Amino acid sequence: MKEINNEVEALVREMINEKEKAMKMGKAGWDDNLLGMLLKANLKEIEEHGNDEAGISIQEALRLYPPSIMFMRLIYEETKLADMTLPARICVMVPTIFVHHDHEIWGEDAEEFKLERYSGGVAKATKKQLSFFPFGGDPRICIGNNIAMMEAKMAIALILMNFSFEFSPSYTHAPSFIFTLRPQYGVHLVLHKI
Ligand code: HEM
Repeated sequence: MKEINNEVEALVREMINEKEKAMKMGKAGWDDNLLGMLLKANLKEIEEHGNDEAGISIQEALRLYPPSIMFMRLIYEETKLADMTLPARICVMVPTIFVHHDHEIWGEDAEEFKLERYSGGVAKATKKQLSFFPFGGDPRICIGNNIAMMEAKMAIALILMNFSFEFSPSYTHAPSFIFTLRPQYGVHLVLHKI
């Protein structure tokens, strides 16, 4: 699996390098496909904000508002967990959202959207504990993990290429849980064409 991953990464890197070369040489049409558009949006973002924070921003949003607020495990046999003994045939709930908002782990500012918390790396921000798992964990970790992150980055990059945006005065912050965590009244934005 790791080998396939490395191979895919190398291929994508090669494609990006080709695109970058075409861009530097001023070749016509270098940005006329999705990869070119993403590269252009990324460069613009770096130019304006100094670095690439899209991935970290999505991560911080997933920490505060994990769409899947918890997951469950059925225990088949008596299991020792630290100083607890969990009997067989009970259901254990892992409350993702509570761990993601835990002040002992994330600090007193746990409720704030704060990218600086990752400035020393994710391990430091999470005090080296397993405290960030929007896609679950163990062998049943979400198989859509990478595609979901890529999709979000693409959507954001494509929007940022064409629009700047701000909250509409009609936006009401109301995270609500109906099977997944979602904004109860939607996310009302005002888009400005750029
Ligand atoms: C932001 C988007 C997503 C989030 C937050 C998310 C979250 C999760 C979580 C927490 C689990 C683990 C549930 C458990 O352990 O009981 C899970 C499992 C799963 N997810 Fe996602 N998911 C997302 C997107 C996707 C996408 C795009 C796909 C499909 C392309 C997908 C397919 C699956 C499948 C099939 C499982 C079950 C895996 C298994 O049980 O072996 N998810 N997801």
